[in-house]
Amino acid sequence: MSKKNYKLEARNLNAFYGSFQALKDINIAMEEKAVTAFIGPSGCGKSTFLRTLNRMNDYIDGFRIEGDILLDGNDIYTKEVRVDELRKEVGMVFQKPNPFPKTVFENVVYGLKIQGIKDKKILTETAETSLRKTALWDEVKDKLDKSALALSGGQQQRLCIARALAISPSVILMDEPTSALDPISTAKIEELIYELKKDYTIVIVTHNMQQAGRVSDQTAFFYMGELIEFSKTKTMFTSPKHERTQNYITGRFG
Ligand SMILES: Nc1ncnc2c1ncn2[C@@H]1O[C@H](COP(=O)(O)OP(=O)(O)OP(=O)(O)O)[C@@H](O)[C@H]1O
Repeated sequence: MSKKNYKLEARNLNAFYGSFQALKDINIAMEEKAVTAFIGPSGCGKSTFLRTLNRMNDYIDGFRIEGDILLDGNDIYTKEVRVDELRKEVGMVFQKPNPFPKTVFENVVYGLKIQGIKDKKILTETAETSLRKTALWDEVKDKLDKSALALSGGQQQRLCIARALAISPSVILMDEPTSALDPISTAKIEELIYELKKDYTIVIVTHNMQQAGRVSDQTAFFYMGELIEFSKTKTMFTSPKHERTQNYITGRFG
């Protein structure tokens, strides 16, 4: 039993694509209602690890893990766990905004409709609440029946976050959510992450050191499949313990 209740934990986690080992003995515990950033050079395993947290890698042929991932202390890889239920709890936002070719409204309520919810009042209320949470409501309230694809890239990404929030997750995984966005849209998403952590546990993969510094409470530095260092973001950026971390965050490689 851990002394503290962590939201997400990996214990002795190894991950493989066929015979290639992408993650090596990862041990980490992430706090609830905090932002954890994953940083590290390309190919070090950040996305692989992020995707193990809601079993997104299950789709990949030849992928397997050893060890445990715990959500609220419960192993998410046991037979009893229903992956669709898990993904309601652990939502995901991707690098490129990926709204469906449907209206703004239909995008936000998509997950609810999949669950069989048809009550118009519930759908309308959830759409508004979710869009308000992502500070998008005022921008789209008159465009709810217009195609989501007509929104700007930054609006589309906030719509995708609203879509994830509509099904009431407790964790949101974000895989480089701003890498396809301009600086103003990026700033809006960063502000949003700051707001959302009051209610949600957020894990974000980012290549942008300044972003990690701005938005996260804790940072994990990965290198060639290993977790080299995990600490409070301020500590990591001011006094990293390992030389590799120091070299990476100061831009000497990566
Ligand atoms: N579907 C896959 N099949 C085989 N190998 C893969 C697959 N996806 C990733 N890998 C390999 O696993 C390793 C980790 O990849 P991953 O995408 O997790 O790294 P990353 O740190 O997120 O990189 P980036 O910052 O470039 O997105 C890499 O060597 C990559 O080539």
